[in-house]
Amino acid sequence: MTPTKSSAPPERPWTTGTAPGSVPLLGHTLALWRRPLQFLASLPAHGDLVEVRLGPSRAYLVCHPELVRHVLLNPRVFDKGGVFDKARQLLGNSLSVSRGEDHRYQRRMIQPAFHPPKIAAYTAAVADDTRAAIGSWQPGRTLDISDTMHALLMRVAARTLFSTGVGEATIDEARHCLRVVSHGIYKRTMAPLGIMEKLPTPGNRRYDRANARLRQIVDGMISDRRRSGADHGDLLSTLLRAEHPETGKGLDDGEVLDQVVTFLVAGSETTASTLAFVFHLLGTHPEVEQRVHAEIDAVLGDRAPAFEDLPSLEYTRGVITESLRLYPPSWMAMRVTAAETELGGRTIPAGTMILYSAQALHHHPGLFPAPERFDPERWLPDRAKEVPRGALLPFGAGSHKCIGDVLALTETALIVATVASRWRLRPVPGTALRPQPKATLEPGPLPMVCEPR
Ligand code: HEM
Repeated sequence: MTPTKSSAPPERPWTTGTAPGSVPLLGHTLALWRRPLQFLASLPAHGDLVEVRLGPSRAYLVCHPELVRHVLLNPRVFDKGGVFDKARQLLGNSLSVSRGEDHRYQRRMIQPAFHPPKIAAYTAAVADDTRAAIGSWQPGRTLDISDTMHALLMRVAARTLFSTGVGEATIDEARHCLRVVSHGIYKRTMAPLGIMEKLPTPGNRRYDRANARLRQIVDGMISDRRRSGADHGDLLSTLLRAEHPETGKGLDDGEVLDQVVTFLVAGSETTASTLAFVFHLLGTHPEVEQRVHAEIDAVLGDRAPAFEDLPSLEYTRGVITESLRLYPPSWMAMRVTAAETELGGRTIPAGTMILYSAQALHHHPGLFPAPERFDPERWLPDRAKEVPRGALLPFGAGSHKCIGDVLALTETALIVATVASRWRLRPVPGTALRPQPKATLEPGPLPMVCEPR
């Protein structure tokens, strides 16, 4: 069979290698399971394309930014199979797991909810919710910034994307259910055999209950909106009004529900974790924190931040980018080859798992000098020019690139500016950051003490 010609495979003398430490039968499965972040970050030292054994199967981690771009820009060859096939059974055929024509249609239909004027319109609610959240903080009080940001982001998603009138208690309940569901989806998609999740264990029953309750809450939001017939111009209205360009058919309630749950899973934990990492980094780097405060004070004075202020907060945005580099919430993703193809000078058979990892790229000393150093100045215009194309990849690339990237960056900058203009957050002494790679990279509990500025 001739290898499938995908668009312009980059040509140069690529280096390929095999990850060390394969053990009989399991290959590298244990290393990837037990210490995924360290394992992934160690692999670029072995080549631009590194073979990894997952039990009896061969997979490849793409370690060079140009090869990663090639994979992500050729979705017909490097398709969403493998874990995405399993996720489709849990999330329905929604945007993040659909493929081919179906994906193109969904993306066209949903994109308008993320156009810049929409994002600008969402920001008033983000600022309001943030002010309301920090309004109850007390000097000297300790709060878990991870948990606080998760609660805030769930409220923000409910108000902006779904303009829902459901009460605080229901939003909080939905947040708890979402955590259980998101962890459950991750475990179920990663489990090699698919047997454990079917047993009536307490964990599986908890997942089933949380999933049913989350869907019941979202179902209620959809019925309310259908009944009222109001167009809020948000994501929910976009979904309810969508029509297939050829068949004219809209989405039924089950399909809308799958999309809403997908957006909650994909959008709220990632952004909340980013914020928690940023506040931790600011709290542990007083010199950076001072520059952020100085910039925010100079741009805002006594005003509350608004969408229009964000372009002026250049250093603060550098802090956020640097946090996304060090702790990319989407730490690993995969594709499966739909046909035999060439990659990095190798012939790869159809059905091979191809991994790409922001964690591996972002910690590669050949791409980022002193990669473990928190250095927001990397992102000031002069130095940012030196970063190789495609080396920073927190939101992916190509047709599956994060649809919420601008929204996430806007929300993050606005929330950082709103909090930092009033409060300084000090890490409780002895707290160590231990990022936990799950469905997204999570910071774990981060107790911090509130000090008024
Ligand atoms: C800091 C926050 C975020 C990060 C780091 C992030 C990261 C990513 C990445 C890396 C992908 C591509 C995955 C792949 O290549 O397989 C992705 C896709 C996606 N993201 Fe995000 N995301 C964030 C926030 C959001 C938000 C706020 C939303 C929506 C409200 C969202 C919705 C989605 C969806 C629906 C997809 C699938 C897109 C498609 O396949 O067409 N994300 N995200």
